[in-house]
Amino acid sequence: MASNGNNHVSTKPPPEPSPLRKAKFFQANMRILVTGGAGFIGSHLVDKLMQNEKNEVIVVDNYFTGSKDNLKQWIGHPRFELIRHDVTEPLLVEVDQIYHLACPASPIFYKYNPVKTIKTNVIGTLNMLGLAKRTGARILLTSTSEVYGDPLMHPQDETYWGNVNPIGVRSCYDEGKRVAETLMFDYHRQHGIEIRIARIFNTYGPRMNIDDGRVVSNFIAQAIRDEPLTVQLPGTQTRSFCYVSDMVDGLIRLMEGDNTGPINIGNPGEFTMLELAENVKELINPDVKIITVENTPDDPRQRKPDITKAKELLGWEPKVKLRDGLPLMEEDFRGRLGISRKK
Ligand SMILES: NC(=O)c1ccc[n+]([C@@H]2O[C@H](COP(=O)([O-])OP(=O)(O)OC[C@H]3O[C@@H](n4cnc5c(N)ncnc54)[C@H](O)[C@@H]3O)[C@@H](O)[C@H]2O)c1
Ligand SMILES: O=C(O)[C@H]1O[C@H](OP(=O)(O)OP(=O)(O)OC[C@H]2O[C@@H](n3ccc(=O)[nH]c3=O)[C@H](O)[C@@H]2O)[C@H](O)[C@@H](O)[C@@H]1O
Repeated sequence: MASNGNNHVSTKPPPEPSPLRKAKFFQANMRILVTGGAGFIGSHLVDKLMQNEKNEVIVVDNYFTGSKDNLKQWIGHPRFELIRHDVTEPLLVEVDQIYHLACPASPIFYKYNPVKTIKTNVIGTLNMLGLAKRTGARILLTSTSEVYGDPLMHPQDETYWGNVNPIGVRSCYDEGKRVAETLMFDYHRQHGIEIRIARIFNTYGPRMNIDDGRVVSNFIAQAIRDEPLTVQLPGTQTRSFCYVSDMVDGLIRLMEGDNTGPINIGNPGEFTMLELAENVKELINPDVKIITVENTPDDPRQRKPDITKAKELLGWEPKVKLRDGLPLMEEDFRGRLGISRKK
């Protein structure tokens, strides 16, 4: 049984898998559900899981921020199935593992319909835990560094309980994820469900929505389009950016390992937003202007993961440096925008 310190250990054995588990549409060892698998991180995770011939992958997604385009290479593959489904509704499938990612991640999208965001986090997670309970599947939740809020501890390790505004415009997301973590541990303690919780820090890479509003996608699209890079004030706020292939590697190690988490998965390299803009300018378009614009409420001032636990328990640490990852994303954005590099 996985453990995470005495408070968290379940006293119950995990439930027995359903007999229907054996009724496979393809002779695979592992049938894996990825919720939110048409999104940015989810689709890269699917690519990696599909590389293993012993895996069948089922994606459920409502396409709010994701797209079938991200999965086009797998549609029609005998080990792959794509279902249009909203996780706030119950789902009946037979699976061995659940990677539960479904949730809008960009602040502009999660704030667009905050009630739906909190329903996705709470009802969606309850539904996936109910599925885990019925099938005996192990479930991994992609939580977030936003559970630390505007942190008073720096860098943030997993013992920190956070500094979160419960009634702010970001609360649908950060409080939603906090409740999702609570539900995961309550199902673990009460029903013996095998859980894994990843606290993901800002992740970037190819396939992010071009007009997604997150800082790396904004700056790269702006640099390619010759538009000023919009640094939100004060510009000294920090973030730590993890390349998506490192993130996927960390998520799979967490799922396959013995630890419930929560475990921070992120790149500890810390940059101010002004430094990020300067890097993008230098690497992608030296002629572009950098301007400052108003910020939004409750923007965390600093964020940097302490990844000691991921190193020790998962043998994981990120490999791709920001200056190596940005050009890979530039190439993808140029292809999708149809704008080649100036000679
Ligand atoms: N990218 C990051 O920096 C980051 C950081 C911390 C945590 N996370 C978490 O990782 C997960 C994936 O993030 P992402 O960056 O790939 O975002 P994304 O928006 O690209 O992907 C989310 C996917 O979930 C789907 N979805 C949303 N609501 C749904 C619902 N009710 N039912 C079914 N599908 C639904 C979307 O259509 C999309 O395909 C999210 O849970 C997010 O909170 C991401
Ligand atoms: O790591 C995380 O846990 C969270 O990271 C991001 O949230 P956030 O860091 O606020 O993401 P961005 O919108 O990319 O903003 C990062 C910083 O860039 C700034 N910013 C954003 C956009 C822009 O054009 N310019 C700019 O300076 C923001 O003010 C903020 O300080 C994700 O979008 C969340 O889903 C995720 O959970």
